[in-house]
Amino acid sequence: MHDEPTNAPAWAAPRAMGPLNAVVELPGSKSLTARALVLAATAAGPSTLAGVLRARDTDLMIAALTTLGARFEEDSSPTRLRVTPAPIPFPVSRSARPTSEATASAPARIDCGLAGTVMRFIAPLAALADAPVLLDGDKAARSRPLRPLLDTVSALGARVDYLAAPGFLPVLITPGAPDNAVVGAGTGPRDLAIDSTASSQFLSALLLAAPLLPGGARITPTGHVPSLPHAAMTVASLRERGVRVEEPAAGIPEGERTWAVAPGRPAGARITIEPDLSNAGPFLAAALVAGGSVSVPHWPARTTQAGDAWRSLLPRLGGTTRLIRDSNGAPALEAAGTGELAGIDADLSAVGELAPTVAALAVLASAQGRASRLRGIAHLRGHETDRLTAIVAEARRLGAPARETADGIEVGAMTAGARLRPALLHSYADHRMATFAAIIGLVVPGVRLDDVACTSKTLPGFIGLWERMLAGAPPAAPGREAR
Ligand SMILES: O=C(O)C1=C[C@@H](OP(=O)(O)O)[C@@H](O)[C@H](O)C1
Ligand SMILES: C=C(OP(=O)(O)O)C(=O)O
Repeated sequence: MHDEPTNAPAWAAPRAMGPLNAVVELPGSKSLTARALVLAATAAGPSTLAGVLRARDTDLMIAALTTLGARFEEDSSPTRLRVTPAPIPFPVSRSARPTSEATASAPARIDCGLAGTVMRFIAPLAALADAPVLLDGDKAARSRPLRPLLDTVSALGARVDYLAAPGFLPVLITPGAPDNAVVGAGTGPRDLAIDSTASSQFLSALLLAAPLLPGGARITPTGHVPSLPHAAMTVASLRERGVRVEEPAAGIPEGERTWAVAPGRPAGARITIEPDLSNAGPFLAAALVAGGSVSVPHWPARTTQAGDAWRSLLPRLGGTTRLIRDSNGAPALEAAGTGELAGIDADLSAVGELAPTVAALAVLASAQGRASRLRGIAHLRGHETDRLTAIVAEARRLGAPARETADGIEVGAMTAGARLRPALLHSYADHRMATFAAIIGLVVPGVRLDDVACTSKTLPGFIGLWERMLAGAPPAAPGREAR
């Protein structure tokens, strides 16, 4: 269940040999796929999902939901799935049960890997199972925050036993007795208060489970919710499947905002998942760093994805962006640049998962004499790794004057004539720290990365896509079928 560091040789990040002119077609959004899988698995009827991301995080989600009793079948391609929902209570006593007598009382086990979406979205669902569920994950997953969510899971009537450190994986969730259980309890909506300051995924997890509670739920985060577009994405995904959700009215202060979800299983649906706009970031950023242009087809006209913010962020970093029609007539986002970068002062609270890519551009801007400040991202300390510490450590390894602040990082301007130096960078098992290194390696000679394989968390085809972008070859279409 625990990934150990690989012994694979370091990856030499390829240099850009000149301005780029590339079209990069990306597979489906991790976040939209996670929601689509959960909602299909808990729906009232079957669903068909197209454009599904097949990566470590989403395959772990499929495995987790299979343990809960849903069925996933590939339909002509790995990215098209037919989903048969699970009965509720989730029949984990029948699925994934041990066969030997010695382990006959062992709980069903769910491997969360390093996926925040799996550990958070599955935890409240485990309270709706017919038997105990043990959640565990990678070593690094064992320090990702979970406690506020699991306190709410116990408030729902389940028993929560921490098997190592309190508040962290591994954890055993034992659903309440039928007369006290989530499934059979009360008729009115459950009032659930939760401290969501560490992750928006706590709120999203409760929103996804809420329609399965007999009276629905009213969920009130007690503080700031970072990555708010991700909560909006969850609400939009629920509504798309007929679930009634009331969002807090504009102007209500943080801590008093309530999301109300009506009871009733989501409808089965045919869904096509948008490409992953967060993963588009490093490719679009490459155009700013190497010069030239990179475009990402199938950019949605309207979306709840945090990555849509590239349209406004990249111009602040020295590039340009525009929505175009590509040669196939598909809408695309094109980013262009000259290699000249601007420093940025930005509050990235709403789009924290974009921060490592912004930070890579900030490090390169530092070598051009420009300083940057990224704010509002204290919650990145609980991501795949402590990203603030990781970014600062790797920036300094390259020779850039970076430091952590209470809620972000600052990268000072390097003195005129100073250059970033060759370095073996560390990924910390974090896919976005791996792409941080790849971006910098486009123009800094001798950048190597200890573990590029961790990009498989959300983009297993990363190396091929990156190399094809640099070669200017026509795009491969990993996981995007005709739409
Ligand atoms: O719900 C989601 O799909 C996500 C929410 C965000 O988490 P945080 O709120 O923990 O930043 C984001 O950073 C993560 O990559 C995906
Ligand atoms: C924070 C991230 O992932 P997770 O869904 O594991 O929280 C991320 O992908 O940047």
